[in-house]
Amino acid sequence: MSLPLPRTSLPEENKPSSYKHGRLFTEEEVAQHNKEGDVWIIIDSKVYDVSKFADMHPGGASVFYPETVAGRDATKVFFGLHRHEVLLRPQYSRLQIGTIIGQEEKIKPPAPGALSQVPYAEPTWLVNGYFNPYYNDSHRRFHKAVRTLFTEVIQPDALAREMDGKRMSPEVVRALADNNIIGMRLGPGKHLKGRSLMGGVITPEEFDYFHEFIIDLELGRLGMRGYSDAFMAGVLIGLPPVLNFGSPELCAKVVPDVLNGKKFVALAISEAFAGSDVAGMQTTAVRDGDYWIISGTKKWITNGTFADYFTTGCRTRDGLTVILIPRGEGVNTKPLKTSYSSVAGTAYVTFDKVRVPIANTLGKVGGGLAVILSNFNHERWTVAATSLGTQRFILEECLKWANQRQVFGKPLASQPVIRAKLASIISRVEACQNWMESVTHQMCNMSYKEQSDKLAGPIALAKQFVSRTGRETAEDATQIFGGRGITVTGMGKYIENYHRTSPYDAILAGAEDVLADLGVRQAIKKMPSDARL
Ligand code: HEM
Repeated sequence: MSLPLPRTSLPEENKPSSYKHGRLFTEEEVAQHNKEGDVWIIIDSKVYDVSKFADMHPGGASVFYPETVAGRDATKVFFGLHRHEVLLRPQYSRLQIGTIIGQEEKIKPPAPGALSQVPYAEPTWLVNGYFNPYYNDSHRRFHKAVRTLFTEVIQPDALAREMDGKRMSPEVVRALADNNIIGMRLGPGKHLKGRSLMGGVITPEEFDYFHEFIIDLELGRLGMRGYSDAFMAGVLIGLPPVLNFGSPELCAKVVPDVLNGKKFVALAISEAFAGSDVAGMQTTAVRDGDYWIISGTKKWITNGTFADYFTTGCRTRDGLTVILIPRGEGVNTKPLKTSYSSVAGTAYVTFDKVRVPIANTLGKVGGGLAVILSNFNHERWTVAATSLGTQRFILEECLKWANQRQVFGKPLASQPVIRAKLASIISRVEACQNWMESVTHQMCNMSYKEQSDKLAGPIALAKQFVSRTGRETAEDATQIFGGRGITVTGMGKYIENYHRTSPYDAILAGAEDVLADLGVRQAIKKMPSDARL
């Protein structure tokens, strides 16, 4: 018989952890509850009464009754089959009735903002005892604040929305606006002036591309690809043309509402008629007094289903022109079913004789190509950084799984073929990290104009390299996880998501092959005329 705990007047949070779930048991006491209708198990020092739950258990009731499980310590078998988060869900944590006398839980969820202790799960600059020339104390403060917000507020929403495909929750939009993450996604610049960044842990003057890099990496680390595009990707690519090429009046009307999370923007360039070939687009804008009359269609428009403004590439009499089209009469959007979550709001957009003031023209009439191209480097660098964040997270998943999963009586990591795959993943992640940090350092030290001249090639090449390694890592990770890597829920859910969605990084912001070619063409263009072998 187990003895009830004496009543104590200590407040709940001050009680020793072993008291928190009611009762203390010996292993012998637990062992007596070992049959159908009366079955207890121990997981990591905690005692669970699964007598009634057994029939509702998604893995079936029978798994609880073998004599190696019923009334026994089932920690090892449990963690071979479930993610830790299962035990933390309220409906399951309720099954805990007590703890084993003299034992302490060993497997704890990371505290908000905490760094992972798994080797290679964090870039070197965040690991004790390692050195890195690029980051200073402002990056560390910033990282801590971003990681905390992401784990506490954003991750739960990312997991839920990736699954149900609904829009990002208003509370998250609020948090992004309050911390000025929406503005920081556009990079350093005057749009951040006077704004409080992450509750003031750094000043707008301190903010550089490495801070932005941190946001992208943490976003990628969520491992939810659809959600990372829901995460203001439309603003990231659709607002800079307004900021850089819109009139002061237009900026005053549009920018504050967008940065404050009240309005959303999408970049509307690609069409069913024209993808990478931006010059081939067929949406037309015809002048009628002080208005453009715009007709045409756009496809694959990220955040398009909920955008209030469309930064749109149009064919005009004088060539390509970019025009900001507010949602209104004649503008229609419908969701496109893509292979990632509809949380990203990917849309097919139709413009049917939409009247837009000439004042909404961004840049010069006929100067649209320059407007579109001006933002490509930043966009590509962002896609690569986010992909890198996910790749490192996938690496962490693989290391944990290979370490905890038992096969033929040994951890999976004892198989040389698995270790060889892990070696490839680690090498790719570290190579990408180092290249991306080097490019980011260049960006910090160059004007926007210099970046356009000197970094278009390197960024195109880095982006296509990172997206390629991502797909190789997705393949390796799927092999490591086996069937779980192709199952949407459970142990391998992040692997499945990444395996399904890593091609997005290879397509968005410039298709891989096109970018590889661009990088080399840029290099050939800069070859000295006297270069000879
Ligand atoms: C408090 C204890 C337990 C809870 C709350 C629990 C809960 C769950 C849940 C929610 C799933 C669905 C898959 C997922 O979301 O990961 C699941 C699957 C499963 N569970 Fe449990 N479980 C418990 C203990 C155990 C134990 C001790 C065993 C084995 C002896 C077991 C065997 C399985 C199996 C085989 C599956 C299917 C796994 C798969 O589809 O890959 N469970 N369990």
